[in-house]
Amino acid sequence: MLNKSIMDGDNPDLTEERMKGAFDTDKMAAVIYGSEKFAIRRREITESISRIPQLADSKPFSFMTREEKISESCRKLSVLSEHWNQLIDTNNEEEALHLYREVLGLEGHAFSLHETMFIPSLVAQANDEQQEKWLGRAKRREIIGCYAQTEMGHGTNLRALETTATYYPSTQEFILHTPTETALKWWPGALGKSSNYAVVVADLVIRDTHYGAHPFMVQLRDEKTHNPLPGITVGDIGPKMAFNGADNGFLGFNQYKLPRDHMLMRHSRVEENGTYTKPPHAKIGYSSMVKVRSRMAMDQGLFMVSALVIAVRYSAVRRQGFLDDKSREVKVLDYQTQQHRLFPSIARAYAFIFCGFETIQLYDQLLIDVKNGDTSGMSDLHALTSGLKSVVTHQTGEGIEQARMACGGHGYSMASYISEIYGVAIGGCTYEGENMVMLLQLARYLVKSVELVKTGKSKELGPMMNYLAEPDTQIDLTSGPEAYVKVFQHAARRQVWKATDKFHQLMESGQSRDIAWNNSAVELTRASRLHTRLYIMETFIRRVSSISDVSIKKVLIDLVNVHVNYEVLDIGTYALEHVSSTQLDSIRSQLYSSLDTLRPNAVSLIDSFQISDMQLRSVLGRRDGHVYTNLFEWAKASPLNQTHVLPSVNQYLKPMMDKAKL
Ligand SMILES: CCCCCCCCCCCCCCCCCCCCCC(=O)SCCNC(=O)CCNC(=O)[C@H](O)C(C)(C)COP(=O)(O)OP(=O)(O)OC[C@H]1O[C@@H](n2cnc3c(N)ncnc32)[C@H](O)[C@@H]1OP(=O)(O)O
Ligand SMILES: Cc1cc2nc3c(=O)[nH]c(=O)nc-3n(C[C@H](O)[C@H](O)[C@H](O)COP(=O)(O)OP(=O)(O)OC[C@H]3O[C@@H](n4cnc5c(N)ncnc54)[C@H](O)[C@@H]3O)c2cc1C
Repeated sequence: MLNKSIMDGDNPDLTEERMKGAFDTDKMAAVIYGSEKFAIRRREITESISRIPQLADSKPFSFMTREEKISESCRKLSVLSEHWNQLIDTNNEEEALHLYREVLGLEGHAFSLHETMFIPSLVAQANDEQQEKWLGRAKRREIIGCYAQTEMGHGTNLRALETTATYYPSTQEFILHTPTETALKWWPGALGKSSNYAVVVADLVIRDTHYGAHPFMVQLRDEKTHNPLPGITVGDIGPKMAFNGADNGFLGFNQYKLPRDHMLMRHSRVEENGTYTKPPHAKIGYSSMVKVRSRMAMDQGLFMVSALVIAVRYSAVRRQGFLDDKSREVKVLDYQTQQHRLFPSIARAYAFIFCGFETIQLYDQLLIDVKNGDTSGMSDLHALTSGLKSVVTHQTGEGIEQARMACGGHGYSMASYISEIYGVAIGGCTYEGENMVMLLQLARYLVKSVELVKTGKSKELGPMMNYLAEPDTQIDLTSGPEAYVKVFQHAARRQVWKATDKFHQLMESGQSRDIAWNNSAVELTRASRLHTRLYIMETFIRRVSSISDVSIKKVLIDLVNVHVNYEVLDIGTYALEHVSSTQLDSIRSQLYSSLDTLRPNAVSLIDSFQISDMQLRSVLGRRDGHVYTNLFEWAKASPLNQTHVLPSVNQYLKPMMDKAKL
C-alpha cells in the first residue's frame, strides 16, 4: 500500500484515488519535511496527541464565540503544559511548531508571539547576562511574552515610531512614554490580555539625541495578579478579519520607569553614564522580523496546503455532471478547469516549502555569523526574504481563494474552514512588512546590483544576481525545465534593467531620488516579483533534481512540469518578449497534458503532507471522505439549532407577522 492514508470504511471514491497513487506517501512526507526522522516524529507526535482526549476541541471551533475560542486555547495550553516533555523535544523548534499547529490550529492563542518573536528577540538581541535572566524563564513558559513594535500611527516606517525610551544617567533608568494617541502600540499579537512581558521597540533618546528604534524588555503585568503595572495601559484591539483566537493588543506608557539593563544590549549599548555604542550593522535590531520572514515561505506553504487538502479531497468525493459515461456523474476533480484551478497551487505549495527550508537554514546560519561578528550576509537575506514573503503571501491568498471556489457552495460554509485559513494566511500580506513596501526593499538591492554591472563590478554581485549580468541567449524550449528558468531569467533581467533605467532617467531629468523612486515604484515591484518567482522556480527544480528515489522523483518532475508551464504562461506578457506566441501555444498544450499526467497522484500528493483532521477542522476535508453525513451533523450542532423557535422569532418576527394578519 503506497498511500498510507487508506483505511477500511473510508469513502470508496477517496480510496480509489489513493489506490491510484504511484508513490509512497511516507517517503514523500520525508522529502517535504526535510528528513525521514522529522516526518516520523511528526506522525508520532500526532499519534500521541490523539491519545490525550482533553487536547481535542470541546465543540466545533467555528461555532465558538471569540471569548470561547480564547478560553478553549488557554485550556488546551494548560493541558499541554502537563505533557510537553513527553510529546516533543522542547529544544526542537519544528517539533514545537507541529505540536502547536496540531493542537491549537491557526486562529492564534496566548503563545502566538511568544515562540515566534519574543524568544527569538531575546536569542538575537539580548546579551549573555540578559539571556541568563530571561531566556530560561521564557522557554519554561514562566512568563508569556510578545513583540510590541507597531503603533497606531506607524507600522511600516520604523524610523517614525513615537514611543520614546529616554535615558537618565542620574537614575540609570529609561523612561518609556507614549506621547500621543497615535504612539499607542497597536496590533501586537497576544499583547492585549495574555502577555505579562513584551519586547517593546522604542525610539532611544539620550540627552535630546534620538538614536531610533531599539528593543527593550518590559514587564507589563504583575506576575501574581496579572494586573497591568502602574503606568501601563493595555488591552485588546477587538475582532479582526480572522485570527480571532489571538488577543492582538494596544499598549501605552505613562512615564514608565525601566532599569538600564532592560534595553537589549547584545549589539548596541547604553553605559551607566549615557554613552551610546552603536551596533555593528545599522539594521541588526530588525532581526526578529527577518527571522519571521524567513519562516514565511514554509508557513504560508502549509496554509495553502491545508486549503488544498480540503479542496482536492472534496473534489474527489463530489460528483456533479457527466463526461463520457452518462450512467454516473463524474468526480469534479476530473474537470480540466478544476485541475487547472488546483494543481498549479499544489506545485506552488511544494515549491514554497522547499524555499522555506532554505531560508530557515540561511537565517540560522546568519544568527551564528552575527554572533561571531560577521554581518555581511544580512543584506542578502533581507532582500531575499523581503521578496519571498511578498510573493508567497500573495500567491497563497490567490490559491486559497481558488480552493474555496473549487468547493462550490459548501466552500463558502465555515464547515469547509477555508475562509478561516484564507483570513489568517492573508494577514501575512500585511504583517512583517506590507507587501509593496517589502517588494521595494528587494528592489533597492536589485537596482544596486544593476549599478554594479553597469560600473563593471559584476564580481561583487550577491548570490542569485549573476544572471543580471548575462546576455540574452536563444531559448530552446524542448530542453526541459531549465529552458523555462531561462525564460524567467530573461524576463526578470529585462524588467530589473528597465525599472532601473527608468529610475535613473527620472533622476537625470531632474527629479529627486525619492520622487524618481516613487515614479518608478510599480515597475520596480514588478521586477522584484519576477526575480523572486525565478528564485522559487530554481529552488524547486534544484530540490527535485537532488532526489534519488525514482517514484518520488517521477511525480515531483510531473509537478515541476505543471509549475514551469503555468508560471511562464502566467507571466505571458513578459515572456512574449523572449518566446513567440506559437511557443506559448505549445506551452499551453504542455500544461494541459501535465495536468492530465498529475491527475492520478493528486490525492496522494496532498495526503503526503499528513495534516490531521484535528488540525484541519474541516468537514469537507475529512481524511475518510464522509462529507455529507458529517455536514448534516455539523449543521445540527449549530447553536441556532438547539431550539426549534428562537427568542428573536417570538420577540420580533411573530408579533410582526401577527400584526400583518390583522
Ligand atoms: C517554536 C514554536 C513556535 C510556535 C508558534 C505558534 C504558531 C504556529 C503557526 C505558525 C504560523 C503562523 C500563524 C500566524 C502568526 C502570526 C504572527 C504574526 C507576526 C507578525 C509580527 C509583526 O508584524 S511585527 C512588526 C513587523 N513590522 C515590520 O515588518 C515593519 C516593516 N518595516 C521595516 O522593516 C522597515 O521599516 C523597512 C521597510 C525595512 C525600512 O527600514 P529603514 O527605514 O530603517 O531602512 P531603509 O529603507 O532606509 O533602508 C536602509 C538600508 O537598510 C537596509 N535594510 C533594511 N532592513 C534591513 C534588514 N532587516 N537587514 C538588513 N538590511 C536592512 C536596506 O536594504 C537599505 O540598504 P541600502 O541602503 O543598502 O539600500
Ligand atoms: C494579523 C496581524 C498581526 C500583527 N502582529 C504584530 C505584532 O505581533 N507585533 C507588531 O509590532 N505588529 C504586528 N502587526 C502589525 C504589522 O506589522 C503592520 O500592520 C505592518 O507592518 C504594516 O504596517 P502599517 O499597518 O503601518 O501599514 P501602512 O504602512 O499604513 O500601509 C498602508 C498602505 O500604505 C502603503 N505604504 C506605506 N509605506 C509605503 C512606502 N514607503 N512605499 C509605498 N507604499 C507604502 C502600503 O503598501 C499600504 O498599501 C500585525 C498585523 C497584523 C495584520
